[in-house]
Amino acid sequence: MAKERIYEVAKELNIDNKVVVQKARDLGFDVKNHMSSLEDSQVKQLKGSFQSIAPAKEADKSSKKNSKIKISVSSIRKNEKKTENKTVRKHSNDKNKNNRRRNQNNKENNQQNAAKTKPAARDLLKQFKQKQRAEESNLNKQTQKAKQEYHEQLKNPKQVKPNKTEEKEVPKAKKTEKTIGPKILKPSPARFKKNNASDNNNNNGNNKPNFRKPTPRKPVAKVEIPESPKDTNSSRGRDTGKPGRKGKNQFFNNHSDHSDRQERKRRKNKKRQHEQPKKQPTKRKERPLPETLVYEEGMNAQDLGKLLHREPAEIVKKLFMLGVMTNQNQSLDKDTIELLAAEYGINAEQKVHEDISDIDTIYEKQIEASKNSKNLVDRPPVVTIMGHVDHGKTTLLDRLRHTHISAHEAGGITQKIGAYQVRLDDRLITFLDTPGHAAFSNMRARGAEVTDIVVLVVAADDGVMPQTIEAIDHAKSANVPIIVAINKMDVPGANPQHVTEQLMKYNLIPEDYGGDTIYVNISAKTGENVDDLLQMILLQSDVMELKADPKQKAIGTVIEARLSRGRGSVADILVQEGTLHVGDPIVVGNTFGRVRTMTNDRGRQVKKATPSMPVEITGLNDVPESADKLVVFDDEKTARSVGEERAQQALQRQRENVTHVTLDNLFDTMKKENMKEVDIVLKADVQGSVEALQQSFEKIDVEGVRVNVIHSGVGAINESDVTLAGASNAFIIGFNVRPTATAKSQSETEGVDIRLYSVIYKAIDDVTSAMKGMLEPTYEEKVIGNLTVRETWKVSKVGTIAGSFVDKGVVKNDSKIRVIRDGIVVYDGQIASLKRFKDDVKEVKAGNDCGLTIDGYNDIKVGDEFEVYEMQEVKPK
Ligand SMILES: Nc1nc2c(ncn2[C@@H]2O[C@H](COP(=O)(O)OP(=O)(O)OP(=O)(O)O)[C@@H](O)[C@H]2O)c(=O)[nH]1
Repeated sequence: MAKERIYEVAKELNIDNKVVVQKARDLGFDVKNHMSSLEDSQVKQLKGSFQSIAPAKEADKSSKKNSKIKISVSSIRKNEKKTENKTVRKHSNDKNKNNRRRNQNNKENNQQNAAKTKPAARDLLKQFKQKQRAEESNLNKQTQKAKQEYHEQLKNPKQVKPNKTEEKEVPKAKKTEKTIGPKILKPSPARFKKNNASDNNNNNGNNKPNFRKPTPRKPVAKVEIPESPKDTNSSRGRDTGKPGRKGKNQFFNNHSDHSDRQERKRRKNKKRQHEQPKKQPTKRKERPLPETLVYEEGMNAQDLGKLLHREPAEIVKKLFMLGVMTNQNQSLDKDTIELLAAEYGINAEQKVHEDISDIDTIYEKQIEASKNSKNLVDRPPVVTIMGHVDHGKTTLLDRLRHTHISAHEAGGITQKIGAYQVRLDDRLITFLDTPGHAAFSNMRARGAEVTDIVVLVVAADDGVMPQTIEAIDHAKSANVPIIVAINKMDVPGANPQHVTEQLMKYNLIPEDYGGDTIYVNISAKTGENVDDLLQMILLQSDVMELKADPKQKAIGTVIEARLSRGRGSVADILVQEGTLHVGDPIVVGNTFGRVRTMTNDRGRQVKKATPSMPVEITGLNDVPESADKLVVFDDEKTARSVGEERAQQALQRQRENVTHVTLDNLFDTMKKENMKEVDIVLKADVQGSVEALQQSFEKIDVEGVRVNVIHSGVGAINESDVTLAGASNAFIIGFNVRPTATAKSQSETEGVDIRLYSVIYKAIDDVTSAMKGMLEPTYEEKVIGNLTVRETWKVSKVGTIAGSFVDKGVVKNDSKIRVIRDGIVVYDGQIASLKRFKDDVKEVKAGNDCGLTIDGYNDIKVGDEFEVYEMQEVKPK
């Protein structure tokens, strides 16, 4: 029998070689290592020594097979303890040395057992992962397949027909549900978070957000289009992997990214269309054209389109056809707009802007409005008495004032208020208390035509005189009917027949002679036939049908106005239309206020004044002028603003109308105003010049008219000089000086003439010639630019170069130039050279720097001012 080696036995027993070698040595065999050979008996003995361990090991193996594999340190330790205990129990009688060895062997065995259990657990885990991967890949495959099908369907929508069963399933009414393929949910931020969370779970606690691999979703065949706005919004979420960044999601950036985007866009549009029903192109209603086109000059096609209810393009087209090339925004003139209106076959009317401060227009409008009023009532006539001097006008008015008042008005007219009313048979007649045609014409000249009837007083003993004729002419030109009162009939030698014959030459034909002029022979002194005269006035008034509307807002005219101590501004007003009430906010001429008190011609306080009634009113802020219009406004605020505006305008007009004496109009002004002195304000560079000029001026004597220097001084012409000259109607002579900027603009505003000279005799000549009416300036200097010196350079052979800045206008290389230092002209000459950046230039405009030299003058200093001027020919005025 062949010998067995140790390692073979160890292999057979499945025990480590070293353990078997040791065991053999323990049994007393002569072995060196695991290659040593053993006899059969020795092998049996050795195997037998291991038999006691084998059952325990077998039992251990079977128990482990049945139990579930648990890989844990505690279980290994448990096993170790178990085997240890068993070994201890089995070999309790062995020697300590052997026990230790056995124990060690057992330990090794146990380690081997543990090593055997570890690969088993790994296998299980491996299997588990493989299964999971398989599931995942299966899912991915399904997703990819679904996506592919879906995109194919998108590309060829006709090919994919929903089968009948599907059609049946989808109710027709339910429009929001569509079978359009798998839904690729958009990664809204909320959804993204959710995906990440699930990913993170799969990643075994890896909390880093996984942008690269969002969890693929199962394809969904039916897609419900969200109806709620909330859902719509969520579907509008950006296609982002990262919040705030677009298109970074690689999953959606795959091959289908582009088509995804398109699909999203398409779906969004569809949704929009669905949500907002398609707008039908609104057809503009053809509105009828207006009867009249009320336009303003400067309107454009758009404005006119609105007025005409037509498209601006149509207007442009129409104008084009009419030969007017325009666009929609171009302003059109009056003629073009009227042409367009004519083309449409409608009238055109230019809109007039109502200026609320124009009370004359308001007044006229009120007059016009009353003509068509339904509230018209008879009003007393307003009468003016005219005639030649001493023919008895005042005597007649006095008689009427004192005699023709009713009993209850006894006491007579104590107060003279410019007009009064007399009563006859309960009818009233208003007389203006300012006789004579001068007053009448003055009122007329100022636009006040308040008189209805003129009573022409002619003294029977004197006949027609020059002022009688003037009065006739004035009355006729005003188209006011004349009633002839032949006065002083009580005087012996009165010859009314002669007067009638004379007046007939002036076309005042009495009714007896076939005419229509009323003649009444009266005596103002005795009162003879005065009632007849009044009767005739009323008759004439009836013929004229004088009516007014007492219910409208009052308008009136100032007959007289004055400033009363204690009462302020007092105005005698003749109410012409409407009824004036106490408290009415009014504007009278350029004044304004509220009617505080109202007094009638009997001196009684009244609350209201009806048409043709003269009243004295208080409450105005200033004294108006006679013939000023009175207009009532709705509120005091408006009245105030209108009054202030008018006062301002009047002041401006007054300023504009003031013509100051100038050298040009000096001769005419001297003749017109009969001037004895010509006032001058004189300013010069030095006191010596002032004195020399003053003496020379004061020697001038032209036909008894002398020059009076009202103010003289050294230095620039300032505002004070201009104010003085303006107030004194003087003009200013400046010798080698210039006006300050403010003085210059002030002189232009106020029209004060400033003449500047640099040669004494020229100044004297000009003034003398102007006084003689021979001033014929052929040339006038015109300042074309102003410069300031900023730097100077002295260059040999060239002189001083002035580095200057052009503040205003322009400087030319051939201009004349004045050097002004502290308002005084220090040199007057010619520009020698003009450069800009080393180049010679012809001119330099405002806002640029330049360098210049002055012919024959080098004393230029920084801060000097240059006045560049040209001599321009002026036509004689
Ligand atoms: N005998 C007589 N004298 C009269 C009559 N009317 C006026 N007189 C006198 O004539 C003079 C002039 O009368 P006025 O009333 O002042 O005449 P007037 O037209 O107002 O004169 P002026 O104010 O200067 O324009 C006075 O002395 C009157 O007394 C009259 O009817 N008979």
